[in-house]
Amino acid sequence: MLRVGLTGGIGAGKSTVANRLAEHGAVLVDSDRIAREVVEPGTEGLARLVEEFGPGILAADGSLDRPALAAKAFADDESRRRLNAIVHPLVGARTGELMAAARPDAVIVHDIPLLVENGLATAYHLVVVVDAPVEVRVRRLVSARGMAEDDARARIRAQASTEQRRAVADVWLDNGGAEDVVLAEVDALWADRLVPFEANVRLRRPRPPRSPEIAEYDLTWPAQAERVLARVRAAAGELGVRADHIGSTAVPGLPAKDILDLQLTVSTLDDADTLKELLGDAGFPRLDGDWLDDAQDGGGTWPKRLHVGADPRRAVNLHVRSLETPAWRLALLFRDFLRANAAERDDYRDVKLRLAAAHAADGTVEAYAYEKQEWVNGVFARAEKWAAATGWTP
Ligand SMILES: CC(C)(COP(=O)(O)OP(=O)(O)OC[C@H]1O[C@@H](n2cnc3c(N)ncnc32)[C@H](O)[C@@H]1O)[C@@H](O)C(=O)NCCC(=O)NCCS
Ligand SMILES: Nc1ncnc2c1ncn2[C@@H]1O[C@H](COP(=O)(O)OP(=O)(O)OP(=O)(O)O)[C@@H](O)[C@H]1O
Repeated sequence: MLRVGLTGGIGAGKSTVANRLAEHGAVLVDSDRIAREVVEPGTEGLARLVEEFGPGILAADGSLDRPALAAKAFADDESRRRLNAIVHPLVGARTGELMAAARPDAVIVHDIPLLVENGLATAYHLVVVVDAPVEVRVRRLVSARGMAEDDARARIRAQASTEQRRAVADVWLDNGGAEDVVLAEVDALWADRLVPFEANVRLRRPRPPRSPEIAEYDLTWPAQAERVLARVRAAAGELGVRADHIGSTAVPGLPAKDILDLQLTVSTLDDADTLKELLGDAGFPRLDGDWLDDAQDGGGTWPKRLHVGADPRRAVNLHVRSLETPAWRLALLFRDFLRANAAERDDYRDVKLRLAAAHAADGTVEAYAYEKQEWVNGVFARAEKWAAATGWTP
């Protein structure tokens, strides 16, 4: 099962995108619809709204007078908070029921306007944001939906900003143009990403290996890592001591393979094993088997707790390590040493590029990794000196 959170400001085109995904076979869970169901006549939700806002919010037939409540809710923040406090828990409970009832191989698309406002990004394997410029949205709402312009603008003011949505977006769909354009992107998203992602999560299959090509440093890597880390922290719960972005993509200015290395810190390796299934469910299946231990002289082996992202479009290696082990500490030290010492970073860059070119012919990742490790071992001594001199702590 894959959980996709689909959000965007009012009128951006969520329903348009959601309907297309449903045509492909996604299971839709629609928050606006659920929000109507939980306040239908005879429900506890409607009774509580009347208690809170008075009988003036009821129409002559006893149903909720939506425009009357909207006028209160979007005119003042306090009224909206009181409304949300009643409706959102009811919507949340019903949403949970619907999700739990979906088939194990479902791609669930949750159309949820207030994903960002309610801080829910980490509940999904992937967050998709649909966006269009405010003026375009207002025009569509007024002309196609017959909404009053003041109402449209008041709701936009009551919602998250474009920047806040950008921070949680794994996929950004620009719906400022013709519908065909965004629908073509949705078709590709379904086929190339959501379908294989779902199968990878269900079958605990890591994403297929990618070529070890080195890419220029990407300024969006830290933000991408932060989004994935937030999911990892949420999945690990209390067993996670901390989670960090490590490896080459964590060093500004360093070219790297486009794979985010993340380190989840746990107190004990038993905790790491307890997390195996939780991380698998969250989209990070564990690779099984024994691995060479870089930190052991003579090359011992141990069951390395390495999880790999299941998203076919975002390569992630998630190392689960216990607190204060040599490998745990070195990962953080190496990153911070390279961040603080531009000359060392540039030296590392040269080594990487030279080795990549040398091995491009035979194309084996193993040989590349081995030779790079030689250099890395050499740099550790200098990093330790730096740590001692600066009082560095992980
Ligand atoms: C105020 C109400 C009665 C107005 O009903 P109306 O039929 O005019 O609008 P509808 O429910 O179809 O919502 C349309 C859009 O308004 C925006 N919106 C609705 N509620 C909110 C809110 N509390 N905060 C910000 N935006 C909101 C969303 O973009 C939504 O897609 C209704 O929106 C409501 O009960 N809102 C509270 C529940 C809620 O937060 N729903 C949103 C998703 S859970
Ligand atoms: N690319 C587009 N070009 C023109 N009109 C569009 C486009 N995308 C959506 N629309 C129209 O704009 C209106 C809003 O779109 P839609 O209902 O998909 O948005 P929404 O984000 O689901 O809105 P809400 O937040 O109210 O649920 C609809 O009338 C829709 O038909």
